[in-house]
Order: sequence, then C-alpha cells, then structure tokens
Amino acid sequence: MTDAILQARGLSKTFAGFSAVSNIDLDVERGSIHALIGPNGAGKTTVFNLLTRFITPSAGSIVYDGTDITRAKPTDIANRGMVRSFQISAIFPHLSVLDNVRVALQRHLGLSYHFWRSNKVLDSTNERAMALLKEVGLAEFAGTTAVELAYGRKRALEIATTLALDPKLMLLDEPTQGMSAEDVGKVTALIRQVAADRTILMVEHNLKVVSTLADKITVLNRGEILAEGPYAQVSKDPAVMEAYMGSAEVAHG
Ligand SMILES: Nc1ncnc2c1ncn2[C@@H]1O[C@H](COP(=O)(O)OP(=O)(O)OP(=O)(O)O)[C@@H](O)[C@H]1O
Repeated sequence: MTDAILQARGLSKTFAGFSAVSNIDLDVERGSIHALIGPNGAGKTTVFNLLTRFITPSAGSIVYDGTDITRAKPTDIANRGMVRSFQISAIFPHLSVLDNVRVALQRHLGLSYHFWRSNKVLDSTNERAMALLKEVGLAEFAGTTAVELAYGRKRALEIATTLALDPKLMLLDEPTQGMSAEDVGKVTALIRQVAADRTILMVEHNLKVVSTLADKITVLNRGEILAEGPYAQVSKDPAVMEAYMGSAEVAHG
C-alpha cells in the first residue's frame, strides 16, 4: 500500500490562456526523495509554486498529510510542516550563522520580536540552533558572519534554517545550482542525511545528483508528466531522451 504525504490530482495552471501545467497527478511517498526534472520551461517551478500555494491552481486538488490544502495559505502549509527551502531561508547576511538559525527557530515558535530579544529566550534556542548547525556540518562556523561563508556552506545554512521549522516535507529548489563539483558532493551527502527521517521533493537540474539521490523521478515536459519512476527506468525512456535532446540539461548530466 502506498503512503503519500503529498498528493496532487489534476493540477493545472493557465497563464493568460497559456497552459503552463496541465492535469498533473503527483504522489510523493512519505520518507522518500522525489525529484522533479525536465527541460527549461517544462513547468517545474510552476508545480512547486502550486504545491506551496504561492500561486493558485486553475484546476485540481492538493492533499498534504491527509488535509486538503488546495486553498490554504502558504504560511499555514509551512506551519503544518511542508517547508520550501527559501521560504524562511532568506539568510540575514550580516548576522552570524548561529543567529540566523536562532531567528528561524524563533519564527517557528511564533514568538514576537521583543520576546525574542530577551536573553532567556535566546539562550533556550541556543542549544537547538547548535544541534542544527552540527547536523549540517556548520558547528565550527557558528560565530562566522553569514555573508563570509563560502557558497556551498551558505546552502547548508539555508538547509539548517529550513530544518528549524521542523519540516516533515522539505521542498528544495535546485539545491546544487551554481556549485563546484566538490560542493555538489557535499550538499548531496547533506540532503541524503537530512532525508533520513523526512520526505524531500526537489527540483534539480543536475542529473547526477538526481540519479544518486532520488527514489522516484517525475519528468515534466511542456507542463505534462512525460515519465515517472526510478532513475534507471526514466533515463532509458525514449520519450525522456527525446525531450532532453539538445537541451541545456544534458550538459549538466
Ligand atoms: N507568471 C507567469 N506568467 C506567464 N507565463 C508563465 C508564468 N510563470 C511561468 N510561465 C510559463 O510557464 C512555463 C513553465 O515555466 P516554469 O518556470 O514553471 O518552468 P521550469 O520547468 O521551472 O523552467 P526552468 O527550468 O527554466 O526554471 C514557461 O513557458 C513559462 O514561460
């Protein structure tokens, strides 16, 4: 029996008559890493925006963890544990790495700014913030100003601030984009680690990352699902190969 934490049915989005996403059914299994791939303009970002309610579907329904969220507010969804990586991870560049995670924790707890400023409350989040930094391998950078972090470590900090919201389902938007091969390897390992007791849905252009991490891959093309399954299966699918032919992503692979 399947246990989908996220289920979309007949999801569609039309922009001024242009059908960006049409009639998509998606099942994200609890505890899995699920990747959304496809050539440029395939509709991946639109699907992410629909699932997280940044935009409203023209048709279809979305059920998250047993609740219909088709009309829910993005913040309600985040509070229920479906968190998109950049949603709270606008890193404050001039705060320390530790303070960035503490701010995220305080936001999760819904405490007011003034309350947050009390030393007692700050101390109480210290321990949890340090644990999160440890989890993403940034403990030794706790006192570093965020802006000074190398690029790969900034993404690790983003993941830590996302983890601060205690997500059940994390949506990662191209987590390895623009990274050196070394950083790609590190972030891949980090994603695998944080996925141990969570579900991950990711848009990712790097096919090597996808092939390493994803349990299931949904391939989008022109707003529709072209293929779905494990990497070994979809990568041999003639329709997928044709859709990728001549597209930039092949080079990334
Ligand atoms: N707000 C909008 N208004 C009009 N058209 C849009 C809007 N957002 C997206 N589109 C169109 O919908 C299609 C899908 O775009 P989307 O950004 O979801 O694709 P994508 O797969 O994320 O592409 P990329 O890999 O280039 O980021 C594109 O043709 C795009 O131009």
